[in-house]
Amino acid sequence: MFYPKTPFLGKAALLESEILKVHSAALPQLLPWLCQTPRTTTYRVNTLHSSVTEFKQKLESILSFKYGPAAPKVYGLPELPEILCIAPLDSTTVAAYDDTHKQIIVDTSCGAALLRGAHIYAPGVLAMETGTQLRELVNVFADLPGKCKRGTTTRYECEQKIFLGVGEVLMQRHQLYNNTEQAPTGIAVQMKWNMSGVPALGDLSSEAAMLQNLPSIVCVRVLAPQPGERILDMCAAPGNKTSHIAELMRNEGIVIALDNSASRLRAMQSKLEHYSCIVCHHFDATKACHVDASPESNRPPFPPNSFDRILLDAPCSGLGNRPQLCCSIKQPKVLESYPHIQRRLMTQAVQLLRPGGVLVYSTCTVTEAECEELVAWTLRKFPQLQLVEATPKLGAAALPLPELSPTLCELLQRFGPDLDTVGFFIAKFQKL
Ligand SMILES: C[S@@+](CC[C@H](N)C(=O)[O-])C[C@H]1O[C@@H](n2cnc3c(N)ncnc32)[C@H](O)[C@@H]1O
Repeated sequence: MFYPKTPFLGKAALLESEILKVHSAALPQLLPWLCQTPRTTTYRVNTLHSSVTEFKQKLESILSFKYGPAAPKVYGLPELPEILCIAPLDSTTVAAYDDTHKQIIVDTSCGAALLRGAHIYAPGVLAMETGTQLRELVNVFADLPGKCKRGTTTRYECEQKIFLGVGEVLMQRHQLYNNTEQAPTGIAVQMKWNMSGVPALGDLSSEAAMLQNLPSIVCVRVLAPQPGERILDMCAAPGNKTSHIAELMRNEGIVIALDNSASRLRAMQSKLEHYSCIVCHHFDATKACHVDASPESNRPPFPPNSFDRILLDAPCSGLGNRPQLCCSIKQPKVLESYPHIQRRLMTQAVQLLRPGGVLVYSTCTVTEAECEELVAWTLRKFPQLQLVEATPKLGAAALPLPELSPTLCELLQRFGPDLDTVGFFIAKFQKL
C-alpha cells in the first residue's frame, strides 16, 4: 500500500536540501518521520476548572465504551502534572484492508487529522461512490496529488492515494453534494479505526481539558510563569499556550496576548474570555516596543524592560506538524522567509524583557535555520542574553552547529525522530 516518505511531492530535492544544511546525513531518518503520525494522544487538563483524576475517568469511560477490553491505557507524566496521554490501540484492533468496501476520498489535511483520531466532517468528503448506503463501512483514502474532483461518483483510481482506515457512513451523497441552500455540516463518516492506531475519538476538548501536543505543553512549563507576573505572549493565536500560561499563574497577574491576524485573534478572544488575567490585542509584534510608550498601559506598544517573561512562539514553516502527507510549501524561498520574521520578533522580545527576565523561543518546525541557527544568531547579536536550561526536558538535545557547541545544545530541546510527538523546538534565554 502506498505511503509517502517525504512531505514534499514533486520538487522534493530542492526543499529537502533546505531543512538540514549542516546535518544533512540525518535527513533520510527525518523525512519519513515527518510523514508518520504521532501515536500518543495528549490532553492538557485545565486545573483551574477540573481535576486530572476527573478527566482521566471521563477518558477511560469513553474508551471502554468504544473499545471494551481492548481500550488503550490513559496515563499521566510526572514532569507535566496537567497532562493525560492516551496510548495507541494495539495492532489487533486495526482490521485488515477489505477491498469489497466502497471508498471515500478526503484531501491530505483532512487525512492527517483523521490519522490523529478525528472523524470526517461533511466538507471534508471529496468523493463518495454512488450507491453508498447509510451505516455502510467504507475504505477511506487521502488524495495525495490533489486531483480528485469534489463530488466524484465513481471509484477514484490513483497510484498515490493513501489508505487511512475504515469508517461508517453517517451522511449520504445527496446530503453532501445536492444541498444547494445550506452547506452540509456535522460528521459524515465516523471512523472505526485508522492506520496509525490512534483511537478515533474526535476532539474531546472542553473547558475541562484541551487536545494539545506534548511539546506545546512542555514549552509553557519551560517558560514557568508565576502568579502575579507580567507576561507577554507575542504570537498568541489560537491561544492554546496563552490559556496554559494563565492556568499556571492561577489567573493572577497579567498576560498580554498579541497576534497580527484579526480573524485568529477574534476566535482566540472568545475562547479566552473567562480568564480575567488575559488581555488580547490585534497587533503586529514586530512593532511591540517603543521607547515613548506608557509603562502603565496594557495596550501595545510597550516601553523597553516591560515584562517578567516573554513567550515567542514564532510563525514558522510548521514542518513538525506530523503527519505531513503533502506539505503546502512548494518553494524553497518560502522556507527561507521565516528566519527574517523570527529575527525581527526576537529583536523586539529582547528589548521588551526586563533584566533577569525569561524569554522562551519556540517553533513547531525542524529546519536548522528556524531552530539552532536562530539561537546562534540571537546569542551573537544580543550578548545580554544567555541560554539557560529548558526544563522539564522531554525533547532531545539540539543539533550542534559551528557556532553552537554540544554543551549549549544540551540546554535546548529538539523534538525529532525517535520521539512519538510532533516536531518542535524550544530555547530558553535569560536577560542579564
Ligand atoms: C505558531 S502560531 C502561534 C500558536 C499559539 N502560540 C498557540 O500555542 O496557540 C504563530 C502565530 O503568529 C502570528 N503572527 C505572525 N506574524 C505576527 C506578527 N508580526 N505579530 C503578531 N503575531 C504574528 C500568526 O497569526 C499565528 O497566529
